[in-house]
Amino acid sequence: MSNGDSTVPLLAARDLTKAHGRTEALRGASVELRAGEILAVTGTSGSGKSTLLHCLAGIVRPDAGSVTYDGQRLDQLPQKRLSELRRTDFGVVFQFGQLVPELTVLDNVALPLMLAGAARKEAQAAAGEWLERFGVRGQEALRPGELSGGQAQRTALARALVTGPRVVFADEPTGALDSLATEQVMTSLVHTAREAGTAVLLITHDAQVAAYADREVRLSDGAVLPVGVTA
Ligand SMILES: Nc1ncnc2c1ncn2[C@@H]1O[C@H](COP(=O)(O)OP(=O)(O)OP(=O)(O)O)[C@@H](O)[C@H]1O
Repeated sequence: MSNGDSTVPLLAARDLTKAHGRTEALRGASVELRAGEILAVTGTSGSGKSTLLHCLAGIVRPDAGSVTYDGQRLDQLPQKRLSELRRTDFGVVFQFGQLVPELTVLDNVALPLMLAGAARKEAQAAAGEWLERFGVRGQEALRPGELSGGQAQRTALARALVTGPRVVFADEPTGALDSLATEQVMTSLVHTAREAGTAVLLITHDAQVAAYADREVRLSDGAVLPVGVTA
């Protein structure tokens, strides 16, 4: 099923609740992401941002509420279909890129394509193009440990986008970077996502980063605050 109507959300969470033990991380959170939209989710530490991202990306199942992606209930999909859909439609980037330390930069980016069945040469060629788009040139043969923080995050973004996902989930992708590297990473991400028509759900506590988004929603105590309320 495809979702060409930009007024219908591509991804929607309704009334999500999720507890970690006795901590209620989400208490009725609702949020919508439209195709191609860049949405920032902000909020203080512990407000439930990462838990919301994990529920939306199908990494964890909510205790109650629904997650609808492209017309289907993500929270009710059997695990195998969910894993497959995550591989084809979603890309994820975390605060510390989480690249595979033993692989070269090129192979880190080629890996998702090879896991999807592409031949190594083909995957590496595509990976090289994505690294170039993200301005990581001449570093292909290095290991992640030899990169700067900004280069590592741009490599992680290339890896998240190489399969052509419809949604990229980025959890504090610049959280470990200084302000110049943050600007470079965000500029690359926004430019590339716009070009590819990829929607981005961006978690951040940094106003400099949120300013790159089309829209911002703010979480407080596990729920999204109404527009205009800043608690
Ligand atoms: N795996 C877990 N086990 C126990 N408690 C957890 C777990 N994950 C999150 N929590 C708790 O749930 C609440 C929400 O956490 P979450 O990480 O979603 O918030 P956050 O807004 O992303 O915070 P931060 O900005 O500090 O990363 C917090 O009180 C946190 O301590």
